[in-house]
Amino acid sequence: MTGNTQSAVAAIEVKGLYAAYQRNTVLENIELAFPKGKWTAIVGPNGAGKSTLFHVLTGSMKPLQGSVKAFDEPIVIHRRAGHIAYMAQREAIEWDFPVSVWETVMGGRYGHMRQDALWRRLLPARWHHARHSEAVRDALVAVDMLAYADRPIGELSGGQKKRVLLARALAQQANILLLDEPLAGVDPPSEKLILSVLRREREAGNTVIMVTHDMPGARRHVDHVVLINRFVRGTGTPEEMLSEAKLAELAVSSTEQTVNDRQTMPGAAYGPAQG
Ligand SMILES: Nc1ncnc2c1ncn2[C@@H]1O[C@H](COP(=O)(O)OP(=O)(O)OP(=O)(O)O)[C@@H](O)[C@H]1O
Repeated sequence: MTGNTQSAVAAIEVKGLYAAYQRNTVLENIELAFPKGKWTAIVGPNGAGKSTLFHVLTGSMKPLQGSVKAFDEPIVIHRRAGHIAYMAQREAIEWDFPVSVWETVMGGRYGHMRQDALWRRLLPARWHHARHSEAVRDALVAVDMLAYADRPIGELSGGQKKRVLLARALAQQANILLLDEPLAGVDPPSEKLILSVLRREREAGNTVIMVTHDMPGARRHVDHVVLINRFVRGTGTPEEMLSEAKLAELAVSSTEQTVNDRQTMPGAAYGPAQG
């Protein structure tokens, strides 16, 4: 873990960001710098705007106001170059769709395929450039799911679905991984495997940014923490941000939000530090 997490170059920098659904503003004046090559946890109660922040970062939602940069350039440049991979929550995928694990993970290559010669893109999948199949294979090996490559995605368990979503993000071979609750609802072996994959990504110099409700896991693994609930409520090391006092403040901010008809997170998820 790093002492001063702010000293690193920002992989993503957000300035003066506001985001809203119709007239309902859910993110206000967000100022954030996600350190390059570090592992950041975004923590906040249900409805805090964490997924909305990811929607803005991935370009699926236009902010009302504000700027977002990646590596000190407009983020759109890096999005188009495939440098930013996104793993959505499991619920965001249509699991009944009749596609295999392999085809789903190949979805992570579509951005890169745009750079291939047109004739390749027009031909059936077996004519695609070998580097796409290699990236898919490597990603499936990383999450220990190669044996399931031909399996329809509808036949997977919850933990296996998470692994496939992670593999799709890994197949993109991006510099920045945005992961929305990658550990939610997974069995302990899958959790261990996902954490080791994320550690490896960081060791390779990539930036990992994950939304999590798992405080003990965040304390143990990440370098940097962002507390969010409509506004940024704090940024710093896990020791500073995930202290009982800080989490109590965040819980109070979530109670304030409840008064404003917002859903809160179960208090247990903000339990005291362990160890
Ligand atoms: N498509 C939408 N239309 C209208 N309001 C939305 C939409 N998506 C989210 N919201 C609202 O925006 C607010 C922030 O939602 P968001 O999903 O970003 O929160 P979150 O922090 O990711 O929550 P959780 O931990 O429950 O996933 C919530 O009040 C939510 O009800």
